[in-house]
Amino acid sequence: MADSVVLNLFNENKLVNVCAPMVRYSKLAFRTLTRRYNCHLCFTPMILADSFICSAKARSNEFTTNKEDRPLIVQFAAKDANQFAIAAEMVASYCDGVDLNCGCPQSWAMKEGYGAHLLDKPHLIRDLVLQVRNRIPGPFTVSVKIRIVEKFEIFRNTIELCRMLEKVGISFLTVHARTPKQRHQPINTDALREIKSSIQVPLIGNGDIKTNDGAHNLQTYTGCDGVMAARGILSNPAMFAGYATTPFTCVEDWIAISKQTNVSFQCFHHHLVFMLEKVLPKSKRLIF
Ligand SMILES: Cc1cc2nc3c(=O)[nH]c(=O)nc-3n(C[C@H](O)[C@H](O)[C@H](O)COP(=O)(O)O)c2cc1C
Repeated sequence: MADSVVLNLFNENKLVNVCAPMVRYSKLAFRTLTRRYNCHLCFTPMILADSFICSAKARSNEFTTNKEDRPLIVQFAAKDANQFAIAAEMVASYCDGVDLNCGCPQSWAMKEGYGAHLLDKPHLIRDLVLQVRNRIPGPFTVSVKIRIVEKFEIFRNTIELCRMLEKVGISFLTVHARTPKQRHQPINTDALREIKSSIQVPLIGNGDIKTNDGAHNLQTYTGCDGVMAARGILSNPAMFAGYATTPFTCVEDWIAISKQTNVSFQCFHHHLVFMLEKVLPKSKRLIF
């Protein structure tokens, strides 16, 4: 069996830099930009597995890629094992793995049984992972992104879940170190540390990483194998290359990539607003 490009990243890099799944934002053009600035692995935005398999329109709206867009993980929201596996089979030749979203705390997702709602149904997460693993062999990866389980015994419950996921064959695990109810509280680095020492598969830590130094500090404390950034990389897509704020070359790159990949004006502008957040003075930002 060929080696997994994704798992090789963890062998080849002391710390794997990851662009988070971000609805509306972690699309092809933005992934292309972050890869130029030392981002090793990119996730697509979360895609609803059921609409993806039923609708050609959903597929063309939600998933665009090209040959250079690798290594790539496609993230799905799913609650039915067969649908998750079919969606995974449909994207398998265009990416390196699929990820199951078990962390989205938004009310629509919780109501519909997606995202963090699954944290209360570990047996269902198990079935979802197993179905993909049984139908698509390695080196294709199957991974899960969770938040910390919200129970009285936070550590015991989260660690039991992580161990179960490892047993059923996940390739790596991402943990956003907050519970589903937490929004702006500091991340729970002790939980990350405890998880890391309890599992063998690579662990990607997530939450509040805004700089390369922040990423390395998190690794030093927790021992995590990768770091995932969402808001930090939106406001500075060059953060993993060591820049404290968005450098001018990165803005130029964004303009050129947007032209080449037919980005909508709204998406083009949104990203510029994020990137220039800390670069432009407030008066200019308001005009912009
Ligand atoms: C605009 C935006 C969109 C997001 N979309 C997703 C998503 O599609 N899937 C997911 O698992 N998490 C999503 N998240 C959560 C992030 O991946 C990440 O877990 C969270 O923002 C914490 O990381 P940060 O502190 O680096 O922002 C999103 C976050 C933001 C800000």
